[in-house]
Amino acid sequence: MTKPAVRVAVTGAAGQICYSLLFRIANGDMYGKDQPVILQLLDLPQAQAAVGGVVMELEDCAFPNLAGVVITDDPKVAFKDIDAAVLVGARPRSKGMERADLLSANAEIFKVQGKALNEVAKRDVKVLVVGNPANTNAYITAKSAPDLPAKNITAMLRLDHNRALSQFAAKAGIATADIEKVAVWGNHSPTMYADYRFATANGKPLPELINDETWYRETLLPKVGKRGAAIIEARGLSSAASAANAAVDHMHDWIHGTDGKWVSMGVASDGSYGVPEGIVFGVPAVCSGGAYEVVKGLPMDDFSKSMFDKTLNELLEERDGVAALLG
Ligand SMILES: NC(=O)C1=CN([C@@H]2O[C@H](COP(=O)(O)OP(=O)(O)OC[C@H]3O[C@@H](n4cnc5c(N)ncnc54)[C@H](O)[C@@H]3O)[C@@H](O)[C@H]2O)C=CC1
Ligand SMILES: O=C([O-])CC(=O)C(=O)O
Repeated sequence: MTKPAVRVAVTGAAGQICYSLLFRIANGDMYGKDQPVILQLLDLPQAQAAVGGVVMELEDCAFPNLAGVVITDDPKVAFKDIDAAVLVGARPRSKGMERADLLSANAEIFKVQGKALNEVAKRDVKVLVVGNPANTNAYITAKSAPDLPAKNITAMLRLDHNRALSQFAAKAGIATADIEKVAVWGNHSPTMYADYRFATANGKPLPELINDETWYRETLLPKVGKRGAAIIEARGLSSAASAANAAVDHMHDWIHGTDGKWVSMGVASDGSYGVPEGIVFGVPAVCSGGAYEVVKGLPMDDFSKSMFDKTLNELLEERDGVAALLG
């Protein structure tokens, strides 16, 4: 028997990330091949015709599990009764900008959308914020949706996680699937901290396998931190297909579980690791039964503490920068 359809809202539907993301969701990569999905697509009034074109292409794929599509410029229509939302719609940065420079341009969007989620989404909706600066936009969304559990509003650190996995695998001459227990802490920004201290590859400690701490500190960390800027430099546009892929990975794992494996997610802090409650911070997490658990009690050494504090301080500054908007 066919399952009842789930409703997934996606914002920024006419944009470049969605040109990949919508097709992945409709193909079953997020919820599974046996799960019908209704897409509820939000974009600005001036982008409605372009969304219509994307929907024509979705139709032309004849996806067996695409059970319906809603197109709207009204967040309350897009978020009505949804099971999940991927909030992509926001301005991307261009060459020379940092993601935090987008705060003033994008913060208001997430206040409005948080309020709409609060009013009309299912109470157990799973929300992933992709639009930059993703952590602080997720913080704004959660603060604007006080009736929804803050733990259900997350930010995307998975692209950083996947970028780190690829670089570690290439350096060690192994497959990404061989690696477990990488953690990306903090902000989706150049300050993020891709921590390999606990990582293993086929049961062996990854730092021992790589055996090059200088490479880790001086090449890997800046490379992953500045990867978004390198892509903008090369493509003239920010990453899109890899961002869509990371969004699918994040939601897929949250919905279906990770079999005990660690993934990195930006989640509202419960105060662990000394991160003030509510700050949306990248942490290692394990998912099962449609929920995630933060991996707790990991020790910090001097280097990791300094990396951790740097990215936390940046997020505290971003939080202070949006206090007036939320006040
Ligand atoms: N968290 C992450 O790892 C990543 C985040 N991003 C961010 O994702 C965002 C989207 O990137 P792209 O798709 O490349 O941008 P894009 O400019 O191609 O598309 C953005 C879309 O959002 C729409 N939009 C703007 N305001 C909106 C609103 N209030 N409601 C609904 N839709 C709205 C625009 O009309 C446009 O169609 C950017 O902020 C970008 O920086 C990009 C890559 C990775
Ligand atoms: O760098 C950007 O502006 C887009 C992004 O977040 C990424 O590629 O990580």
